[in-house]
Amino acid sequence: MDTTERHPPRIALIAHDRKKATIVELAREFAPVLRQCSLCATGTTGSRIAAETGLDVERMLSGPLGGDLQIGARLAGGQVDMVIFLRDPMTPQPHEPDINALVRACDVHDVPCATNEASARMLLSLIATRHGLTVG
Ligand SMILES: O=C(CO)COP(=O)(O)O
Repeated sequence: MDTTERHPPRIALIAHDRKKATIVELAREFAPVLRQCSLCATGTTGSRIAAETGLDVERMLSGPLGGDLQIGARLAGGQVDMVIFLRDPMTPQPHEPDINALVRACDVHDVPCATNEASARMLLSLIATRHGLTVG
């Protein structure tokens, strides 16, 4: 994870529909941390986070239209340090190959990828600690 001083942590935020309320809640809770990060997101996730928390989020295409792939390409180019991807394990997604490609890219490039709320909390707490911030 490249969170050295050269640039703020670059975090991608993604959530499937049934996990969007959770990612918005996480973003709200960790807003003091995330405000110091460079954020990008798939389209609908980014819109919701920006609208409901006021965080500045760069929005890609919506996931089913290629947003996961755009984030994956950026990650493969070394421009994403961490991925929070709250997947819905109970609902088939039309763009499953894109989702697998993004998670695989995280493994190929050894980029931390939290795919559930508990692991997302751990990663965000780690970032908070590194920046000397308290959350809550
Ligand atoms: O489908 C997604 C990730 O696979 C998320 O896309 P949206 O944020 O555009 O809903």
